[in-house]
Amino acid sequence: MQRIAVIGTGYVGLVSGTCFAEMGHQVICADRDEGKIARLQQGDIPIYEPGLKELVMSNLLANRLSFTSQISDAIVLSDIIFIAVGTPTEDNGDVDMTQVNSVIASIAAYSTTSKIIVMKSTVPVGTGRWVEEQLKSLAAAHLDMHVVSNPEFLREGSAIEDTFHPDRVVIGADHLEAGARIAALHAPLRTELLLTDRESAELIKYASNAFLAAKISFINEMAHVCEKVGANVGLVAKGMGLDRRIGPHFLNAGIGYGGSCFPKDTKAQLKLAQNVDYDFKILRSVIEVNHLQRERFVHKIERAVGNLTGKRIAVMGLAFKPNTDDLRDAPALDIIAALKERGAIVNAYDPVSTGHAARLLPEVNLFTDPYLTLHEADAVVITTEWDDIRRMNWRLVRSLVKEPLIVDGRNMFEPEEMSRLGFTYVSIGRKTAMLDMVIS
Ligand SMILES: NC(=O)c1ccc[n+]([C@@H]2O[C@H](COP(=O)([O-])OP(=O)(O)OC[C@H]3O[C@@H](n4cnc5c(N)ncnc54)[C@H](O)[C@@H]3O)[C@@H](O)[C@H]2O)c1
Ligand SMILES: O=c1ccn([C@@H]2O[C@H](COP(=O)(O)OP(=O)(O)O[C@H]3O[C@H](CO)[C@@H](O)[C@H](O)[C@H]3O)[C@@H](O)[C@H]2O)c(=O)[nH]1
Repeated sequence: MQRIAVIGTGYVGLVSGTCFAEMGHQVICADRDEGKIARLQQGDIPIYEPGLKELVMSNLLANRLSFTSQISDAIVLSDIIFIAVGTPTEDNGDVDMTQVNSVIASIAAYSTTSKIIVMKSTVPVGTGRWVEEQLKSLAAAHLDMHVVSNPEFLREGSAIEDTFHPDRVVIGADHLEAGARIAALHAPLRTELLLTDRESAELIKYASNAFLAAKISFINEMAHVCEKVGANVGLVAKGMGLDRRIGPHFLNAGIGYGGSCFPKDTKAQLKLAQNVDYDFKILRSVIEVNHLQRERFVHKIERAVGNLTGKRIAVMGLAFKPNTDDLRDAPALDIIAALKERGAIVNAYDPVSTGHAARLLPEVNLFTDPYLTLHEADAVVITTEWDDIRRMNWRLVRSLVKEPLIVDGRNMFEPEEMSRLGFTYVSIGRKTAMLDMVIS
C-alpha cells in the first residue's frame, strides 16, 4: 500500500486517483476548487463518466479515498504525488504552465519528507527535468525529490476501462529507483510497461495524440475525394483498416476531432517543434484540415437546406463525443455558431450536457427530449453519435419534422435505410440518399 496524493481533480486526477484507491492504495485527491471538493466529499461527481460514481462511493466508504482543498495536507500525508492539473494552450500555441508551476511551489513549500513527483498532466518536453531542478532548489535541502513522467492515455467516456486495461503504461525516469517504484504501482495492471528517459515519455504523449489526430484528418480528406468520385468512405476505411499495419481504429470520417486534448495537444506539438526551429508540416495540415472540416459541414447543411435565415435546425448532440458531458472544443458549438450567424433558429439536444450548455449557448433552444427538439424542424443535423439518437424511432421523427432532411456529421445510419423511411439523407463521404447527387 502506498500513500498517494493526486493534485488536480479534473477528469484525469479524479479517475486515476479513484482507480489507485481501488487498487488498495491510500489516496488523497486535492483541488484548489473548494466547490468541487465539497461536492466530491458527498460523493457528488462533477463530471459525467460511466461507472465513476459507484467507484468513488465504494472507495470513500472503504476509507481508501478522500478529498481535500488543503493542498498542504495532501502533500504532507503522501510519499508519491501525482500532478494532474490542466495544461491549456495559449493563443500562440505555447502551453500555459501556470497551474503546474503553482503545484510545484506548493510541493516545495509544504514537503517535510522526500517525494516522488509523477507528472500525469500533458506537458512539453523538458518539463520533468526543469521541475526536478526547481524542486531541488526550492525545497528543503535534505529532501530527495525525483520527478517521473507518466503520461495519461485515458479517453473520456471509457476512462475507467482505459485505466484498468491500458494498451501500455509509459514511465519516463532518470532515477532508477523512482522509476521502479512507479512501475511497481502499475504492475497489477498486467500490461506493457515501457520504461524510458523523461524526455521520450513526454514526447510519446504528444506524438500519440498527433498521430491519432492525423488518422482522423486523413480519413476526412479521403471522404471529400469519395464524394467527388462516388465512393463510400466507410468501405474505404474498412478496406484500409483490415491491413494490420494500418488498423481499423480512428478512421471514422465526420466533422473532425474536438475535445480537451487533440485540438490543444496538436497545436502545442506544432509550437514545440517551431520553438526548436522545426516546421512540422504534416501536423500543420492535420490542424488545418480539422478546422476546415467544421466549415465544410456548415456549407453542406447550407446546400441541403438553402437559405438558412429563419429555418429551424435541430442539432442532435452537443458533447465532443458520446458518453461524456464535456463541451471543450466540441465541433457542435462552432457549427451552431455558424448556423446562428446565417440566421437559423437552432434547437439542440444532448442527453447529458444541456445543463452547462445553457451558459455557452444562450440563444439556442436546449432540449433533453430528442423528439421535442425535432418538432417542425427544417433539417435534422447530427453532431454527436449518441446511442440515444441511434435508437430513436425515425419513422416517428419523419412525422414530426417539417422537412424530411437529415444532415449526418457522424455517418450514423445507412443511406438506403433513411431513404426508405422517406428522408433525404446527406452524410460524409457517401452518396446522398434520395437527392442522388453529390454534395461537397
Ligand atoms: N481529459 C482527458 O481526457 C485527458 C486525458 C489524458 C491527459 N489529459 C491531460 O491531463 C491534464 C489534466 O486534464 P483534465 O482534463 O483532468 O483537466 P481539468 O482542467 O479538467 O482539471 C484540472 C483541475 O486542476 C485543478 N487545479 C488547477 N491548479 C491547481 C492547483 N494549483 N492546486 C490544486 N488544484 C489545481 C483545477 O481546479 C481543476 O479541477 C491535462 O494536462 C490534460 O492535457 C487529459
Ligand atoms: O475515428 C474517429 C475517432 C475519433 N474522432 C473524434 O476525435 C475526438 C477525440 O476522440 P477520443 O480520442 O475518443 O477522445 P478523448 O477522450 O479526447 O481521448 C484522446 O485524448 C486523450 C487526452 O490526451 C488521450 O488520453 C486519449 O488517448 C485520446 O484518444 C472526438 O471528437 C471524436 O469524435 C473522430 O472524428 N473519428
